[in-house]
Amino acid sequence: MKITIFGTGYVGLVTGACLADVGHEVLCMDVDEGKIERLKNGQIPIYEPGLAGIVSHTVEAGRLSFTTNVEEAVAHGVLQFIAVGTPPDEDGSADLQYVTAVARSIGQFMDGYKVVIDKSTVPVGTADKVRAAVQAELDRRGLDHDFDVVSNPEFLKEGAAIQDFMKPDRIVVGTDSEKAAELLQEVYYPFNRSRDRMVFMDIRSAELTKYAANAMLATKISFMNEIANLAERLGADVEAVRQGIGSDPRIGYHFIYPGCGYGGSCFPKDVQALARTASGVGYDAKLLNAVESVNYAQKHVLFDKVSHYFQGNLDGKVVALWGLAFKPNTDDMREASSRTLMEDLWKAGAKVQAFDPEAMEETQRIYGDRDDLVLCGTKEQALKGADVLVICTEWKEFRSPDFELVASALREPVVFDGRNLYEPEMLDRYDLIYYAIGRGTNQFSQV
Ligand SMILES: NC(=O)c1ccc[n+]([C@@H]2O[C@H](COP(=O)([O-])OP(=O)(O)OC[C@H]3O[C@@H](n4cnc5c(N)ncnc54)[C@H](O)[C@@H]3O)[C@@H](O)[C@H]2O)c1
Ligand SMILES: O=c1ccn([C@@H]2O[C@H](COP(=O)(O)OP(=O)(O)O[C@H]3O[C@H](CO)[C@@H](O)[C@H](O)[C@H]3O)[C@@H](O)[C@H]2O)c(=O)[nH]1
Repeated sequence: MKITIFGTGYVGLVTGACLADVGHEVLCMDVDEGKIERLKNGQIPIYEPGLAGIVSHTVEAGRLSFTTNVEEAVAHGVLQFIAVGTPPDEDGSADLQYVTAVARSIGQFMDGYKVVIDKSTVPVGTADKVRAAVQAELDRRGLDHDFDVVSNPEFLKEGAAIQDFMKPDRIVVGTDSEKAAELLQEVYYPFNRSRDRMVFMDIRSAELTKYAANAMLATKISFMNEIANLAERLGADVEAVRQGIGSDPRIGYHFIYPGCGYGGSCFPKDVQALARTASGVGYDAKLLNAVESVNYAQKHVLFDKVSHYFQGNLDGKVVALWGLAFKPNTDDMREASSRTLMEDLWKAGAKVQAFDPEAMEETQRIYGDRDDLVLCGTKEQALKGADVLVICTEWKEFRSPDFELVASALREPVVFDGRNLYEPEMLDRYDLIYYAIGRGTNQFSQV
């Protein structure tokens, strides 16, 4: 089937590549000329495991192509996927300007039936706005083409995006059109063969389903972080508690890892946006607001621990930092906990020597050259001349470091672990002092 995708970010590019992989003819359109130029030259603008291979072989096979030409994009597919950004507005609500811009473009150039499919995460009621924007352009042109608007939210996780798209837990489709439903069933058939993963519903429920899923996951994390903070003050070990509660299938082991807060382009913005949606309809979403404020505080917890260790005097201290990306297997730094930590440290006069397996370029792009940030080529280099080590991201290569080297390279033998990667005895053997999250016998969680 001929498919157009607007937006070549994490969602647009992964969707385009995976749909082309199973045989569809996909044209991806983006307004960012530099990005399209790079894609045309075979360069992938983001780090996502497995993506480069699929893009290159589908481009070679002629099933995936890229353009900045809106008219060509609208003409190409009967299915028009919108996968552009919906960043937070000043008040935290979702900014829909990119979504409505695409809707207007579709109305401006469509020459027959189209299904406009919203894959971006958008507040309830957006499909009505998309429909109105398309219709307004058709009215302006004096045309009466038939079209449907569908909500088809995306649930992929960065770092595992290909796997998530190829083997989805569910494919949510919100539609009031049988014709659109049949077309979506056909598009997703290759991903739906082993069992029926498609969940059809009305459009508003589909839009809310996406926010509910992210808000539920963020709630689990903030809940565990709250338990971790309590455990520190009560002399309990949150890792034991995690295993103790996870074994109950009603709770489960997923998404109950405590840490230095959740980041990324989705949880922070979607929890906020849902809370703003709630207040827009006169409902005070107390739980959502609490999830957000627990996370805000949690992102400062590592700094508090380091500052407490140095008795509030961080001026001139050098902190080795392992992990910059908001999670492993991505170079994405959006809302990363490492950013809160670095900014807190800089304000206190400390210097950071950082290493991340993938996010160095992105860090350089965000912060530029500054005297208090040194980007190091390896995790070992980051330790040289540093006072202490802090870990923000649970990359695999940080799981079994050479502790002897860590102990000898640091001026003070202290490790602050924001992801609870180690068992305390492992570090004890090397006389390393270990501060983790929610594990320990004092309120600053020295294990
Ligand atoms: N990143 C994720 O893991 C993820 C997962 C599920 C859902 N989502 C949601 O999907 C949406 C897209 O997220 P993303 O992370 O892929 O965003 P992104 O910022 O990585 O990419 C968005 C792309 O859209 C392009 N764009 C903007 N206006 C355009 C227009 N008028 N026409 C064509 N292209 C245009 C931008 O240039 C950019 O390349 C958001 O609503 C997000 O919340 C993201
Ligand atoms: O037990 C856990 C699990 C995750 N995190 C943190 O939560 C954040 C988000 O992680 P994850 O959900 O794995 O990454 P995302 O790529 O942001 O994916 C989320 O956001 C996407 C965009 O909406 C959705 O599509 C996905 O289903 C949803 O998991 C990261 O900072 C993680 O470190 C924890 O602190 N503890």
